[in-house]
Amino acid sequence: MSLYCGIACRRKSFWCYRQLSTYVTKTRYLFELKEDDDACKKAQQTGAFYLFHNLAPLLQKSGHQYLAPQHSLLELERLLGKFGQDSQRIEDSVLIGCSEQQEAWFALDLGLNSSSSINASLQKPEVEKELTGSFTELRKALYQLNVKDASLLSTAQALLRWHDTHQFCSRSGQPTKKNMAGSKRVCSSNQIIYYPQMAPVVITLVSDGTRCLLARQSFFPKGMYSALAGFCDIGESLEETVRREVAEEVGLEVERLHYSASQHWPFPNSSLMIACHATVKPGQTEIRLNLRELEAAAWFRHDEVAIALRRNNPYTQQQNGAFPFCLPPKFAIAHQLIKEWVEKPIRFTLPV
Ligand SMILES: NC(=O)C1=CN([C@@H]2O[C@H](COP(=O)(O)OP(=O)(O)OC[C@H]3O[C@@H](n4cnc5c(N)ncnc54)[C@H](OP(=O)(O)O)[C@@H]3O)[C@@H](O)[C@H]2O)C=CC1
Ligand SMILES: [Mg+2]
Repeated sequence: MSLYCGIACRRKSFWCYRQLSTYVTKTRYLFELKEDDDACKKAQQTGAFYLFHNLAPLLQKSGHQYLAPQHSLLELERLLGKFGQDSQRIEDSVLIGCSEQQEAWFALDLGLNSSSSINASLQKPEVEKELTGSFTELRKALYQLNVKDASLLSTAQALLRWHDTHQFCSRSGQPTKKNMAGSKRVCSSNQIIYYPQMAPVVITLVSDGTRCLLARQSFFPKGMYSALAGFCDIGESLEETVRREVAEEVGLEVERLHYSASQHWPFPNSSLMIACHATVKPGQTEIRLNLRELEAAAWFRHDEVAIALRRNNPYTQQQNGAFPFCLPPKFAIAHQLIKEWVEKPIRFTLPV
């Protein structure tokens, strides 16, 4: 990492990158690509593209892992040409990041209807054959990707989905047009700007001092339990959402809470998961389950949770037909929250 000089000078519309840290340089470069359509188009020339089909990323299997292949602009133009498509479609791509060497990364969906090109979407099997990969549901593939690809593809899917569902202005009903990077859409008739949105969700690991409370919804893999999660209602603070969700779902009142970490989560739309630890009042631990929200909830001892964290093959049926108690996969913030509880005592700071 180079020295940070503290002088962020602007030359014309460009930042002077000399002597800034790699991170700052990268961040300023991405900022410029979002602001300047010409710079973004230029970045596509040397950039790398991740391909999707109806929001499923193109992946290649390598042993037990999935790899997300990148394609150059030239390869993409060749592919589109081969399937009788014009390269105008590339304007649907969205900027999702860049390397430390400032190679910009884009995502493009070949299956969704294009807003830039009149051509029909590309047929999945033909494209898969041509690219020697398969368009795989992200939810299924997420845990067999490395952390960098999982995070990049989650961002890409969320952004592609947002553009697909925000093609018209909710005020005028007229089409909206994306900027080159895909960081916003503008209504052609009234210039209203729409920015991609995330819904805030709190995820709380409730503890009574020695045990933690985990719950499951009916659609979870069999045997899997997780921390309590819930969308923030409009007007609520984080603390109010934690208090309401725990009361709604398991009928308990939390006493103190401690912020842990956050994570972007692309399913089912796009959420900002805000993870917290909380405690209940001593002696007030009787669960009153809300069956409209949860299938089951229970208190788990420290040693039970520690064993489940170490389990190598979760979600697999045992010989007696039962599914072992297991926890969300490593990439999910719920897993990190539970791991944190197992590994170190939590400092509780904020009264709710
Ligand atoms: N990354 C992680 O580790 C984890 C992530 N999660 C994520 O957290 C999210 C919330 O958890 P969940 O327990 O389901 O939430 P809630 O307990 O809030 O219940 C979900 C219900 O709330 C309603 N709802 C209210 N606001 C919204 C909104 N903005 N978007 C969608 N539905 C809303 C919906 O009801 P209706 O359908 O009746 O309208 C929905 O079915 C989920 O999307 C889940 O994927 C959960 C656990 C772990
Ligand atoms: Mg919930």
